[in-house]
Amino acid sequence: MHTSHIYLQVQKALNHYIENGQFTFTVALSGGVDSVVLLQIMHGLKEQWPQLNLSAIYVNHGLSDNAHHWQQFCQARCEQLSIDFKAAHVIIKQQSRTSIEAQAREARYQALDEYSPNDSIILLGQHLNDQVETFLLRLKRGSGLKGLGAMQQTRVLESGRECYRPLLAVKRSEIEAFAQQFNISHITDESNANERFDRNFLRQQIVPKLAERFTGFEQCTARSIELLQQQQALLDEYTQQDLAQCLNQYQALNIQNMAHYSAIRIANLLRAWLALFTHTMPSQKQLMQIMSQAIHAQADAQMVIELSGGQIRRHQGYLYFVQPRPLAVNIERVTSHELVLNDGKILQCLQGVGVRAPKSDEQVSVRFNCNSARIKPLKKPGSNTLKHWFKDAKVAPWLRADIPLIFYNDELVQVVGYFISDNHKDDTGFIWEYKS
Ligand SMILES: Nc1ncnc2c1ncn2[C@@H]1O[C@H](COP(=O)(O)OP(=O)(O)OP(=O)(O)O)[C@@H](O)[C@H]1O
Repeated sequence: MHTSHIYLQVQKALNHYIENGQFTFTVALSGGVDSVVLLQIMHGLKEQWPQLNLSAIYVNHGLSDNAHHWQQFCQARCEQLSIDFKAAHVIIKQQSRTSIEAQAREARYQALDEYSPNDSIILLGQHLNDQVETFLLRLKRGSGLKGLGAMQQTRVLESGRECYRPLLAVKRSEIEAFAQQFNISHITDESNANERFDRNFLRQQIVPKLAERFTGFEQCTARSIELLQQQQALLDEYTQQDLAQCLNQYQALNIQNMAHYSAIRIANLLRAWLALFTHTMPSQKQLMQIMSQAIHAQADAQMVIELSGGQIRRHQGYLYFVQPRPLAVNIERVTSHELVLNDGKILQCLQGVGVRAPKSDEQVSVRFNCNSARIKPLKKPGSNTLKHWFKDAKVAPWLRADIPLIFYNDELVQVVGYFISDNHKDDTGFIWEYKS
C-alpha cells in the first residue's frame, strides 16, 4: 500500500500541513469508495507520521432510508481502524428555491464544521473525475472564469476552518482499483446510477466517450481548470488593487476614481465591492443599470437601486451600499454617563469642551430623526433646522436618522459627532461621543 501511486499522492498533498506542524485531520466519511479509501490511506500514513491525530465524521441527512445503515458501516470501519468516529444528524428543511441536493450539501458543510475537532483540517474525498464533471456541469450552465475553475483544493468554511481535497488529482478508476487491491469494503449509493441526475449522466455516458476518443482527457481538463484557477487568482489580485484605489473608510466607492476604467473593469470592481456586503450578485441587467445610473448620470441626480439585501445609493461622488437597519430608539430621562443604543453602540458623556451641564429643571434625552429641530451650531452664522445643517455638512440622507441628538427638555444642545449649540457652549462642560 505504501508504495502505491495514490498513497504517495495523498502523502505529497498533505506534506505542507505536516511541515507546518498541522497533524490533526478529520476525514469526512460518507461510506463511499472515495472517502473510505482516503480513511485507509490516512490510517496508513499514521505509521509514517505517528503524531497524526485522526478522526472521522459521518453526516446523517436522514434523506435516504439507508442513512442509518451507512452510519453504522462508517462507525464499524472506524472501530476496526481504531479511529475516533462521530455521527452528526442534520435536519433539511425543504425550501422551494434550491434543490434538495444543494441544501443537503450546505447543511453537511455546516455540520462538518460544527462537529469536527476545533483544530482539525477536514479531508474530503472528491477526485479528478468529480472535478471534470463539475467543470462540465458549469459549462452547461454558462459559467464564467470562476465557475469553470470548478473545485479548489482548499475550501474555507464560514468559521475560517479549512477543508482539503487530497485526492483531487487522482482518477476514480485508480481509487476503485486501490479499494479492490486491498480488499477495502465500501457502500455503493444506488442513486449514483440514476441518469436522471446530470452528474450521473455525464459520469456514465459522456466522460467515458470523451476519454476514449481523446487520450488523457481528464488530465487535460484538470490542467485547464488549474490554469483557470491561476488566472482567477491573478484577477483577484488586480481587483483588490482596484478596490484599494476606490474605497473610502466607510466602504463607499469613489466614482471619479473608477470612472476612467473600462466597462468590464468597472463591472468587475462593482461585483467585488458588492460581495463585501451580500452573497447575492446583481444580474447583468442590474449591473448595467448601476453603471449607467451610478457612474455616468448627472452628479447631483438622486439615485437608489434596489438589490436583494440592500440599496445602492449615491452621495457626494461616492456609491454606498445601504443595508436595512433597525430604527434607532429614543432614550428619555438620561441619568447615566454611558448609554447602550439599540444597535449595540455605546454613547459616553465626557468632560471637556462641550455644552454646559443641564440645570436642575432640565431633562436630558437622546432622540433621533428630528429634522425640524432647530439649533445654532458653534461657528455657524445663525439658527436653522437640523435638516439644513445636515445638508450643509454633506451628511448622507440615510445616515441622518441614526445620529444621536442630545436634548435638554425640548432644546437641541448637541448633534453627536457634528455640532454643539452655541447657546450652550461651555469649555469645561460635557460632550457626548461614541465609545470606540
Ligand atoms: N454524509 C456525509 N458525511 C460525511 N462526509 C460526506 C458525506 N457525503 C459526502 N461527504 C464528503 O464529501 C465528499 C464528496 O462527496 P459528494 O461528491 O457526494 O458530495 P457533494 O458535496 O455533493 O459534491 P460536490 O461538493 O463535489 O458538488 C465525500 O468524498 C466525503 O468526503
